[in-house]
Amino acid sequence: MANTLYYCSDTDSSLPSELQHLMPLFFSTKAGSARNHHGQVKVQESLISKTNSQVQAKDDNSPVTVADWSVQATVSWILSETLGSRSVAIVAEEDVQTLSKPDSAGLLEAVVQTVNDCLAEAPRFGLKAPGTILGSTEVLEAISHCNSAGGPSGRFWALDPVDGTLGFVRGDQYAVALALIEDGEVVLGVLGCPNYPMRKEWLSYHHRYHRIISKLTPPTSESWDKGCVIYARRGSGEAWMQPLIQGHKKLVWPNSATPVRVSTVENPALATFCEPVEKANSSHSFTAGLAHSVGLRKQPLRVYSMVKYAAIARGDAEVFMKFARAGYKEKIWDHAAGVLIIQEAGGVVTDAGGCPLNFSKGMYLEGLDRGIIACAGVKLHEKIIKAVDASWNSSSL
Ligand SMILES: Nc1ncnc2c1ncn2[C@@H]1O[C@H](COP(=O)(O)OS(=O)(=O)O)[C@@H](OP(=O)(O)O)[C@H]1O
Ligand SMILES: [Mg+2]
Ligand SMILES: [Mg+2]
Ligand SMILES: [Mg+2]
Repeated sequence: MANTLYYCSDTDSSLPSELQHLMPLFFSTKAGSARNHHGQVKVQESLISKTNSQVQAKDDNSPVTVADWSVQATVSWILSETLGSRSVAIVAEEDVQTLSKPDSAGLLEAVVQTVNDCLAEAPRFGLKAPGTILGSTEVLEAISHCNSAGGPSGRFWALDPVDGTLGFVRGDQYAVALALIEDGEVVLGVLGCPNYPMRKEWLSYHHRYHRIISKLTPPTSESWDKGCVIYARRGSGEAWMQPLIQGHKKLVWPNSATPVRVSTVENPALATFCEPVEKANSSHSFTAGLAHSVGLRKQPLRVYSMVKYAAIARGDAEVFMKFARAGYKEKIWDHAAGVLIIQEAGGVVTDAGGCPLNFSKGMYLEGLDRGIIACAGVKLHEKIIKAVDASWNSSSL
């Protein structure tokens, strides 16, 4: 994650100056002493190689890991240190309930260790490391500081420390997502995608991704084979991508961020649509029907996490659709950063009724009409919105 805030150089006018100082944050979650591995990457590898004792189930049965809490603590600590804890409001996914239980001592210890390992790297990215090692109280405080309720006025951050936790524990795609929301509007979006492959064809290797990538690319490789940070500022009309910096390379300013742009493909027959991997998170049968009626001919690209938003912004896919089961309320941290990045990269994101997503109603996307549709261009978007209306009544959603 350490690599995510880094891409903004002094010459990058797309960010306010106070935020430029924060960019190294996303590049600085390198944990431990393992070379050539970022912190989350290291945690991901250790989770895959061990029994899953450090993967916990939440009340809704979704997974949470050392990485989710560690990233939340690290981002919260750095935002507070940099901007002042009293002026920083954060809405984030994780809480400290499980971690604070007496029988979670081992888990908490692992989180504290990971956070300290990450923060020790902060000076490499131009950020201040803690004067002394953080203890469990300070780490728990950093996590629980993320207690903003969001809402229509003022400024707050929306953080998903690990989006696609299921992908993360399966050695697959995941993202770290941070957005800044001002008076209900997303003004800054950052997506750290540590496993985003340099070659877009590899995006579809889900489940087998980890094995394939590690076979094809030796872990000591200093070249960019996977991982990027994508970011955008509202109104700039630009979105940027910075490859993750591998290994202990000296960091160079200005950085090597390059602009990304959505695909120009307008013909549905040539377009790729992506959707969640899990049927439980989005109806695959409804989107299959939609795809057929719109003329999308390619197999769906099923990818974990907000990497789907990154894929649209980079032009690696043209459509993203998510139709959760009735009654599920989408959370703002699952979408804010990705929506802004696609819009600034030239794309369109709305609910299935064609309305913009509303980030001003607290932690949920209240009033969302049926589902989310993100497209590279208006023509594809219009076709899909029309097709949703035509198919909806005959669906059982
Ligand atoms: N039932 C249900 N329906 C819809 N969405 C749900 C549901 N349960 C969880 N979530 C949220 O989905 C986030 C993961 O979305 P993905 O698009 O990555 O889904 S998938 O893992 O590819 O299937 C996931 O984000 P993370 O928890 O950060 O991984 C959840 O916030
Ligand atoms: Mg999420
Ligand atoms: Mg998450
Ligand atoms: Mg989760």
